Amino acid sequence: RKYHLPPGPTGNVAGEFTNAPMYEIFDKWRRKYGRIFSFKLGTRRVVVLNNIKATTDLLDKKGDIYSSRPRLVVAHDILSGGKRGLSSPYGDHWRRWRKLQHMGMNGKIALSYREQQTLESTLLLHELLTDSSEHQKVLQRFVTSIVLGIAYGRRIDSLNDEMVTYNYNAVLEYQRASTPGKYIVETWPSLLWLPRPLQWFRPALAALEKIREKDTEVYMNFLNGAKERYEAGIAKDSMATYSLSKGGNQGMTDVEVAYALSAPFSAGVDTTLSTIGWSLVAALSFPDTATRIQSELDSVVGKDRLPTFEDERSLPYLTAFIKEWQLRAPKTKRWRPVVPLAIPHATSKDDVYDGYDIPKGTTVYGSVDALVKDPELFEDPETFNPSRFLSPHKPAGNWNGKVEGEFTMPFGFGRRVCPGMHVALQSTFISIARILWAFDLSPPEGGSLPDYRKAQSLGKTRLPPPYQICVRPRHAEVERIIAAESAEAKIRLKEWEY
Ligand code: HEM
Repeated sequence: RKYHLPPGPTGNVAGEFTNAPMYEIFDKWRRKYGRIFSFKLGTRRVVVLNNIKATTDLLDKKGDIYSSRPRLVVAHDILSGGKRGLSSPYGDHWRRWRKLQHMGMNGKIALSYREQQTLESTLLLHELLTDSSEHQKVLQRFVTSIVLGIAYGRRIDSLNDEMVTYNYNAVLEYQRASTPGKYIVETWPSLLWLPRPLQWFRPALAALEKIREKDTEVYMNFLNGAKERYEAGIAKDSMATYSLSKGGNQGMTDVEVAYALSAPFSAGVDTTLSTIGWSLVAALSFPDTATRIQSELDSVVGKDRLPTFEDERSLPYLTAFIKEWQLRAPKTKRWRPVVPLAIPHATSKDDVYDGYDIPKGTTVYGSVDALVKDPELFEDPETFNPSRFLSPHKPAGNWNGKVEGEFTMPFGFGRRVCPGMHVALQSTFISIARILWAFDLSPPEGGSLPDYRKAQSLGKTRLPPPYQICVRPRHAEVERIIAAESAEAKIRLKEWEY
């Protein structure tokens, strides 16, 4: 059948993606083809949505059609035995997995993680004060300890902990296995129907099957560790304890649950780390911005205590800045949503939109990068203007739709929207509020400001450019308060240690 597809580049475009990040190529095509374009990548059809209307019409309102994922033969089917929900097709397995993610991280449950986030952020200040040249590791430990707390009710003291090193390695293997063009069966999955002895590509896949066996064993150990604590009645609430409560496993097998508990780490570490990192880069580069936030903090919080979550409502500038920082860079005309193209969806049925065919099995990107520049959503999108978030965000232009929850687009779309959104925003708020309350930030002596053009890509995440940071306590009380509070935090955090 001949389809009438959205316009777009034709021919073999795969080569384009070897020289520049995908979001830059998409941006070039967006300027040429507009709000919706399509192209072919090998045997796959790809459609890219570039404005709020198209993403809402399709990814949100037609969630029954647009909530699957493109098939990942090697990383998902073979390396993960089909068990990672992030890349699961729309269907029963994903639904059960997603219920558990929601149960463990929804807006209400997220409030229960504030205690650990608060305590860990106190240690974060202490560690920064001790050695700010290690800020990258310090932030990474903070973010990692929180996602492991959410998944298993267990904190970590060091990045050398096996729970960290193993999970990082698993994420890397998954990313390697998803590298386009690396495995022939990715392009031609039907080769897997050949009798085994004829599958000349098998040895490479057998190595991945070995890794899968090891992953399963290690993830089961992590689940069993949480189970022992749960049965002894000493577990902190976490996704693991919810899964162990009556009916909490949603009918999944233990191995499926064990894989589900690995999702917060895989999806939550680099993304949150990068969001906090970008905020620090912005504070370093635009000290006047930081100063304005600091005066708000001083008038709301004062000087004798650290900011807490209870202050959030009284800190409209800070919260607006955090939102705007996720999207735009001041003065540089650069944009930086941390997951610029979200994670691609796929259609599970044929559809028609605005006269264009979108066949079943099409990969569909909602481009966060393009939405940030969408004049129907943001008035004057090129200007860094936190004030746009000071009152509930009203979309600009003639766009009459509703932007749910005011600000979710950096977290993706529809039924697949990031389930970790609430905990991620909490980690970002408490760390930035406390860092800016406690310290003036500057590059170290002789060091230079970060170069915005050097954003780095890691998988689907856009990391800030490398930066160095020097922290200076803002007043005489800072060191005393951090010392006293971190001594207490260390004791209270023992409840998460095992
Ligand atoms: C600022 C930090 C974060 C950003 C910007 C972010 C962004 C995203 C995006 C864009 C998606 C894809 C949504 C889609 O398919 O349309 C996603 C999915 C996901 N995120 Fe996040 N995320 C963040 C933090 C977290 C955290 C902290 C967790 C867990 C603790 C998490 C867990 C997940 C999971 C499990 C999915 C897969 C959902 C599914 O396929 O159904 N994320 N995230």
